[in-house]
Amino acid sequence: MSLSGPLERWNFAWVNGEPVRLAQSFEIVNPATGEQVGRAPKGGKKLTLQAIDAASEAFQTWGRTLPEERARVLHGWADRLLQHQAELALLMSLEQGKPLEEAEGEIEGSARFIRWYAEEAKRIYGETLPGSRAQQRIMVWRQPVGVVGMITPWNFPAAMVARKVAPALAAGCTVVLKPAKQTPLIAIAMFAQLIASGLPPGVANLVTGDAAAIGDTLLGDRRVRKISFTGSTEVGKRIMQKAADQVKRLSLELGGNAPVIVFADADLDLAAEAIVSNKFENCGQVCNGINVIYAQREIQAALCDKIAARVRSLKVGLGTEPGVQMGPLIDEPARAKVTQLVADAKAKGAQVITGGHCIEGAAYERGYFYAPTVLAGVTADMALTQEEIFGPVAPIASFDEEQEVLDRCNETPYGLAAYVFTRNLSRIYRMSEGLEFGMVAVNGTSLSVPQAPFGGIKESGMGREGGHHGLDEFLELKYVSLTLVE
Ligand SMILES: NC(=O)c1ccc[n+]([C@@H]2O[C@H](COP(=O)([O-])OP(=O)(O)OC[C@H]3O[C@@H](n4cnc5c(N)ncnc54)[C@H](O)[C@@H]3O)[C@@H](O)[C@H]2O)c1
Ligand SMILES: N[C@@H](CC=O)C(=O)O
Repeated sequence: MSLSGPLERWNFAWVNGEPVRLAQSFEIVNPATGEQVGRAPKGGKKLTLQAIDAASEAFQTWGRTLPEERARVLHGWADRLLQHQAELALLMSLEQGKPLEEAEGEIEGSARFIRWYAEEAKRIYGETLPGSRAQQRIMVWRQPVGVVGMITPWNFPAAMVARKVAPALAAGCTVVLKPAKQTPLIAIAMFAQLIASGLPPGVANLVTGDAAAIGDTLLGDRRVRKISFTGSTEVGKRIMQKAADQVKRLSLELGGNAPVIVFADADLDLAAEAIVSNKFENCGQVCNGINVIYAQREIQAALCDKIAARVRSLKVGLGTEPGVQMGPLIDEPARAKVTQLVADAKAKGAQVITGGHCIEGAAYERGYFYAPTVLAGVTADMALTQEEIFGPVAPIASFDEEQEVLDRCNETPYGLAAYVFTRNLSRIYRMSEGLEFGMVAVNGTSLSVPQAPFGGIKESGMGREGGHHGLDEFLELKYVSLTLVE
């Protein structure tokens, strides 16, 4: 497949069903090579207002389309994403750096979310409640929120688009989406497939450029009734403050600090396999990715050996090369942060079991590569236990008692995901009930499926994506009290 074709094509925004090119554009760089892979329009307030105008106009009709029609368009979108899976995966790998296999899986997963919501569009049911007077009838309706502003991150640049746009369109909302500056191309290409599926003009719009100007325009416009944001807790908090001015509805999918707790009775091979696959997916840049591994003291050494053996065998390189299992970090600030966190841990006594350094050399000359790393002897005073690492570093700490580890895990202000490995059923319940996180996985580490409510509590955000809960994020309740008259 030609690499130049798919890359240079996607250099526009989408407004009212049309591609929009601007005089000014910004560069998108392959994090594995430092080479430019494309350009996207440098839009701001004007472009965003045009997109809101289009979305607002389109809502007047899309909000009243039959659910079957919305489902037809969404199924068409999923079909087209799968027809173009290889091309889209290549585009994603080139602008984001992840291995092709992961990128292909992300396109497939996006299609699964879209199909699930295509079907859920048909199940937007209301309620009839008993009245309080003989003549009273009470109905509860669920109606689309309206125009939704969406802001997505770079780490899952296709899945995050699908997980927001599909339920919004299923609910009858219209959207203005801003992808991350590092990864706009895959979003632009996905919108091309959505629009080609017969979506009426203006229902889905996409703008790129100045994040603050676009965000502030979405937040300041009363026609935008909701903001759905996925990204860092820092930016999420700023959006929440600004949304207060108009009491806009919010969904915030923010950062995490996921612990995995491995008890002495666990299947250690199963745990090691699942931990490595979670921790090193997408070079450790996963919101629900494991941050710290808590191993019960008597099995700590054995678990560390099993994890390190698997980590040493990971093949690192350009995501587009066959067999590569881990690509680069997204940019130099991300690599500098990982370097600094590892240096801090080493200075405070952590032992480097494997990795612990940037990868240099001809093949990696201009990419942001960091070696897959395992650290042992990790303690609570090390910054990487408190902060979201977002990189390929697996820190192992030890614990003695169940209550002690539960308290340590709950100390974090984050609350997205937690993982537990044990065979003891009573302990499974105690831990699942006690962990202050929005999601708990037991004896496994994968969480993201269309039918389940993905999301966090505390400073990891509010609202859910996935499941019928994810559809409710785009619906308002209306209570209608009807009094019968003669
Ligand atoms: N909870 C979840 O489901 C989930 C999923 C994926 C990623 N994340 C989190 O996302 C973070 C990584 O993504 P990131 O680095 O792209 O996050 P980020 O907060 O830097 O950026 C996210 C988005 O916000 C935009 N943005 C930045 N400043 C803005 C502003 N002032 N106004 C409006 N928009 C603005 C960015 O351009 C981007 O589109 C991690 O913390 C990760 O845990 C969470
Ligand atoms: N792992 C999550 C995304 C978080 O970064 C997912 O698969 O949805």
